[in-house]
Amino acid sequence: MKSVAINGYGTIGKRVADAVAAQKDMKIVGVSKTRPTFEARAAVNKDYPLYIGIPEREHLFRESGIEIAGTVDDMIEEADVVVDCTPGNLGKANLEKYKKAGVKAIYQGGEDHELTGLSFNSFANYDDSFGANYTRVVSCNTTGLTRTLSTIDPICDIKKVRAVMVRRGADPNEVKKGPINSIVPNPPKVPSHHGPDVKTVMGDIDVTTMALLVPTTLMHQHNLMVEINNDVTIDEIIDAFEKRSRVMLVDASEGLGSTAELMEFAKELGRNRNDFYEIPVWRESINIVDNELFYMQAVHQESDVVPENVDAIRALLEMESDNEKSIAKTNKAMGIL
Ligand SMILES: NC(=O)C1=CN([C@@H]2O[C@H](COP(=O)(O)OP(=O)(O)OC[C@H]3O[C@@H](n4cnc5c(N)ncnc54)[C@H](O)[C@@H]3O)[C@@H](O)[C@H]2O)C=CC1
Ligand SMILES: O=C(OP(=O)(O)O)[C@H](O)COP(=O)(O)O
Repeated sequence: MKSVAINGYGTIGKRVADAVAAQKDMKIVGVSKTRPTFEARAAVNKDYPLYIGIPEREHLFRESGIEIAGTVDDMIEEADVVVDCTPGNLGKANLEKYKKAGVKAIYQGGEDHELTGLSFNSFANYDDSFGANYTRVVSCNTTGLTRTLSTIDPICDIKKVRAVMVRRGADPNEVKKGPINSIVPNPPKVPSHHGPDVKTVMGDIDVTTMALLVPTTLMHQHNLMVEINNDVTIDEIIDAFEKRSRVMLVDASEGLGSTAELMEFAKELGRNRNDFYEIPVWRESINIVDNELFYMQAVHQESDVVPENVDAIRALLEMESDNEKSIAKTNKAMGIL
């Protein structure tokens, strides 16, 4: 049984904690918060030992009556691996801590690839992180692109990929973020970070991305154009998506023609927090015109990277050498078909 600590119990951290707790071969030894929020209280109610990220704030937790087990420095002493889910760009300072404590660590997509020199996707490059000390699960959008591109890659001789990504403006709880009434090229230059990021896990694939922010919080949405050198049929693409776990074909004709309806459908799946771990691909959108494959997909940004984090733990700690076996264990424990 391996010991896992979660540094940063926010949108991603609280989900990774629950996913880890659901596995048979790993357990949570601590989660960290910087403020005594409802999430801190929820962690204690779940019996996750709670540690504080900013020791000077200990009195705030005491005044709120929220029991703490110690500081983040104490927490990482207890762990075989830390999953760092702090906001982007804290990674460098945290890495010094992890190195000093001799503990392995997994970062999220808000950090640059250069921090670890290694990025992770369960399907595309699990082996690269096997036994490594530090890796980084690529961002939610990059995970979405990699999930579907790595599915079609074995049957398509891909010449180049172009993708336009419509990014949600903020997460549902981010009251201070926008846009509220605008469409924002984000970034207003090409490529966005997503294309280069796919290359960190899929090697020399030719992929270029553009991205914009829109006033919605539910999901991101992607539009992919994949030039291919060989003859592949639409049925073969559909068959590949149907066989791949963590990708789900959905039908607009069944009332799933928008991100709003997809998130309503997620409630029917009966998962923790109504999360949608799979990448839904609209079946009707799949088309091939003049050796160019087109498809549209969506990404539930709060949850798609969660199963990847669990697999990354098994890779770093050499708990399972076969990525498919880790994926199957993670999926089973999380209720992913
Ligand atoms: N929210 C999303 O849609 C996704 C986020 N990511 C990435 O995951 C990482 C975390 O993002 P979120 O969970 O959205 O952030 P968040 O803001 O929801 O949560 C971050 C957590 O870290 C804690 N924290 C802040 N400073 C800290 C410190 N010095 N020490 C310890 N804890 C500290 C905060 O209290 C909070 O609980 C980022 O790298 C982000 O880019 C990746 C995929 C999707
Ligand atoms: O990993 C994410 O997006 P990204 O793949 O566009 O970087 C998350 O949705 C967080 O993005 P944010 O930096 O807009 O909060």
